[in-house]
Amino acid sequence: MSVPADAPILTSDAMREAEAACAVQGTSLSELMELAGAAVADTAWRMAAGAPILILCGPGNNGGDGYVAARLLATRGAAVRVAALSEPSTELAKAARAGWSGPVEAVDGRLAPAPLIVDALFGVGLSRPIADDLAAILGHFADRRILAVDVPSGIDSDGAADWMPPLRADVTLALGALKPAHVLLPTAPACGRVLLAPIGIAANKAMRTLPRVRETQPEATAHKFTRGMVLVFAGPMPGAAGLTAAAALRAGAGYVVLNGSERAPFSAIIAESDAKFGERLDDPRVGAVVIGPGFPAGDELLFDVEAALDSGKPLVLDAAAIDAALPRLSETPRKTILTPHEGEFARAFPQLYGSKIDRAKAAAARTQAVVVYKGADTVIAAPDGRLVAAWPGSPWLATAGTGDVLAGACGAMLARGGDAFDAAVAAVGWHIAQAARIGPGLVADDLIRD
Ligand SMILES: NC(=O)C1=CN([C@@H]2O[C@H](COP(=O)(O)OP(=O)(O)OC[C@H]3O[C@@H](n4cnc5c(N)ncnc54)[C@H](OP(=O)(O)O)[C@@H]3O)[C@@H](O)[C@H]2O)[C@H](O)CC1
Ligand SMILES: [K+]
Repeated sequence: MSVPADAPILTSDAMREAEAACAVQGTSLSELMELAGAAVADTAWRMAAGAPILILCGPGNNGGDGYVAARLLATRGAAVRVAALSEPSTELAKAARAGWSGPVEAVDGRLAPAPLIVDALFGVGLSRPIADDLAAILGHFADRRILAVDVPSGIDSDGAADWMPPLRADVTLALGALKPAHVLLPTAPACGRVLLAPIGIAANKAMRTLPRVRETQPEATAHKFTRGMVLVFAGPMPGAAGLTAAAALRAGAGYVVLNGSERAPFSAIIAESDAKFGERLDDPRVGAVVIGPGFPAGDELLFDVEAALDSGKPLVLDAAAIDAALPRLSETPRKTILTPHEGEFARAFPQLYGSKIDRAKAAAARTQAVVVYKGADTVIAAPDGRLVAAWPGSPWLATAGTGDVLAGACGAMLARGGDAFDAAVAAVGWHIAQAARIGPGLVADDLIRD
């Protein structure tokens, strides 16, 4: 499972707008379909490696892409067959169907499979789950290599409904842009390896996949305070805040203070068990404050969160600190990153609906904070509508303490100055890259060790 880095993600509505803009600029929809069909044909050609191909075509333009690909594959000499659910229903698909001169079989229980199945039944136009009888027929092809055109047929491309496709794809060829379903659970794993065919659409990149992580070297003139000073507030479970502080240091902060704890995992961390948090907040060198790791849910840290908010410092709020800060967050916009996991998000924003992307964007707009909505399909949303989806992340991160590490990395990136959204994206990228480096058997402590 993989997706291209830094690739645009568009909802079905945004996709139609992008198509319309193309038409205005002189590229007709039939030209777009020809480009889409050619990209499908190329990918199928490579996947089939000379073996026979069966293309399943639906009634709409997803099916149209399938007919175009069939024509181009036949011209290249591929052994290609076409089967259709019904007659095409759009003008574009009718024209594409007319260009295919071979036979069209029916999609029914008698349809013989082929080593490679191209799924061009439904794309972004699917409006309801696939009927059970069609799902049963498609189920017979599940052991073949599957290339899905745009999305595996049967999924809601916007990722709001959790319909699963009868055929899981080995490869999904996204057309023009990725769609939310390619990067959100539960559908993302059913897309297999996602490739992107640009087909000439000028896709807005406000929503995109995680960019490649770039190693940034400190400036030649750097000293510890210019690299950013992070203040971590330790709760009743100081081990968690210790991980946070160590992660801040490992992710590049020049100086880290762990307030409220006697012990820190690295001797370079200043652990202050007796110093007052409020006084430390007044330290002008503090570039970011992390609060929340190691606090159970409850009111216990309300007073300290209030003090952190009053300080006007850039903040990373995790776990219980999110609930404590919520009523005041949008009052005075400041650089703030919230890092809720699924349960914490549901507790803080129970009224939001739609896909995980929709909900993260709404939470960011409501709080005027950057929201890192954690999970295997982490999404990072900014109040201004920017969004990065971090699928597929690393499954090794599904273990205790990794959230505390991420909060520390967010603190380090935020303390450098600059944009809070960019800081959160860099922190998530760092977290995933560390996990990829360690791999099997990862425990959270490994993320902060050399
Ligand atoms: N993005 C681009 O620039 C291009 C994309 N292209 C391809 O076009 C599809 C989207 O095509 P569209 O025609 O809008 O929709 P679909 O082909 O996905 O499907 C619509 C038809 O399917 C019927 N439908 C919907 N749900 C079901 C269902 N559960 N069971 C049966 N039939 C269903 C729907 O009928 P209605 O009854 O809902 O009216 C339509 O007949 C995109 O994904 C790309 O593959 C083009 O190549 C151009 C460039
Ligand atoms: K499809």
